[in-house]
Amino acid sequence: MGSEARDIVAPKLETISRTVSNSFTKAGSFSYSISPTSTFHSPPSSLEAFRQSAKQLKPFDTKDIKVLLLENVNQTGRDILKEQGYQVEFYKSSLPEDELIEKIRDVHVVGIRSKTKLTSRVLREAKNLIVIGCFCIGTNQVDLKYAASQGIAVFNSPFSNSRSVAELVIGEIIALARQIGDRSNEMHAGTWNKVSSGSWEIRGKTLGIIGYGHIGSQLSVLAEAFGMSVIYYDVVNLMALGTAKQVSSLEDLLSGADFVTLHVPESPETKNMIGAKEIEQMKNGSYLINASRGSVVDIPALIEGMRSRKIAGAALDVYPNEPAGNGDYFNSELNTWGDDLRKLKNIILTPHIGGSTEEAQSAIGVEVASALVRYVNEGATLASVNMPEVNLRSLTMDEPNHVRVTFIHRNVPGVLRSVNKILGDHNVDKQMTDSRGEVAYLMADISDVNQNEIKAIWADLEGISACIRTRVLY
Ligand SMILES: NC(=O)C1=CN([C@@H]2O[C@H](COP(=O)(O)OP(=O)(O)OC[C@H]3O[C@@H](n4cnc5c(N)ncnc54)[C@H](O)[C@@H]3O)[C@@H](O)[C@H]2O)C=CC1
Ligand SMILES: O=C(O)C(=O)COP(=O)(O)O
Repeated sequence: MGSEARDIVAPKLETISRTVSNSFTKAGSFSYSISPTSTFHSPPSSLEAFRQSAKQLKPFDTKDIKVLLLENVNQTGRDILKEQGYQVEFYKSSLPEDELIEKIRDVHVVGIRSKTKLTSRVLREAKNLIVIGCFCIGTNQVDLKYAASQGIAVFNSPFSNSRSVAELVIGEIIALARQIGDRSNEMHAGTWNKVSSGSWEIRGKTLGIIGYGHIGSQLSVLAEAFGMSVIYYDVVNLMALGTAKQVSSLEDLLSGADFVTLHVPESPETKNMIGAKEIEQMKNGSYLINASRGSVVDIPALIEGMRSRKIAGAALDVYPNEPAGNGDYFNSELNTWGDDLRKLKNIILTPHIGGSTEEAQSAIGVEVASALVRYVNEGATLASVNMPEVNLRSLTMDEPNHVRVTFIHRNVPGVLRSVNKILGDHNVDKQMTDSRGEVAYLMADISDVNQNEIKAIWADLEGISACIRTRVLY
């Protein structure tokens, strides 16, 4: 390899974990054009000039990466992103859609929690966006398929807040069984009301868990420790923890449980999963808890069930329409039943705090921000919820003369042949490719390439008709 190639990759030595920041020149494709003075955009006339410009212009500078963080993403996550040198814009609440569209147009990375809806309408405007971080478990708020079709990877935190939700539900089971909310409200209003009627121990009662995933199974263990029997219903057969038993139908669960708790994702199948019919199937005097998603319970049906005393108590942490931020009024015109709900006895209403503990938020911040950095800087899609999982080990200081090419493309025949024709003229040290549905992802580390060759590789890859997005890292 000639000295030119060595020198061209020299900035990598200092910034081995950095990436070139990029911007779109045409829909769905990437090019070296971030900074008008970028070395690759406007090559310096001599090697010495390149050395100088590389020093001054830092073509691989992560400071060009723009990040938009909404919904009060934890400090841990903010710190990790800032430490990379990224420009981080942070908001405590979510944004109205029009404002979101304005903001998202410009950024490469967006971080949200459960509230912000990243629909195809919003994402269509996000021309520079390469990755979304859901700093939570649920990803129902993002159009995952559309994002993948645009080459936008999505990451979440699959279990960092599961324990927090499970503990909240345990607390609610006891609080409902003992009517703690009502007694406390009465005391706050100055009334002493010492009663045992309608108050129960939870020992010996049956907990029915709908959705035996990370949260449901964690809850199962905690409930058994309190002396409860556990039954669960799930669409897949899952190994029971402790002495819990899986039942074969939702009706079997509803008719057999004293406490019913929901831990399913939002999906077309779970919409209004608990309505008037299901409430009718529940035991008389049983309790309902929903800390999953607001769409899962038909709230007017629940109100009716509680008024008729069929349901002795309920706890809701999630609602069909949740306010954008703290201090906002809960009863919007969309939640027309809000007043009726608040007037009921023995109902605990919490503002979507299931995952809101110091431990969970801190862990989620680290987990998701790290995944974002790995993707932006190294192209790794491990644990992405919408892209094929592709990962090559990080380049080391022993491999300074490499460039990493990432190529997201439509999963159609013949693409690999075209890619390898382009890369085949070079020394491909490592390569990995995988597909997921209609989208495929290829990553390759190439050694001993000079600046002009990199530009040519990039242009040729973009010329492949199935190309969704190409990036060149390091
Ligand atoms: N209130 C809060 O702050 C939080 C709420 N959540 C919500 O809880 C949900 C569950 O979380 P995890 O347990 O981590 O998810 P998970 O994916 O580990 O488990 C979900 C389980 O539900 C099952 N399931 C899916 N559709 C079903 C259906 N139609 N009927 C029965 N079972 C079905 C799945 O097979 C799976 O076992 C999340 O999707 C999220 O919406 C999660 C964290 C915090
Ligand atoms: O993790 C989830 O899916 C949650 O529902 C928690 O959402 P949040 O981060 O509190 O907006």
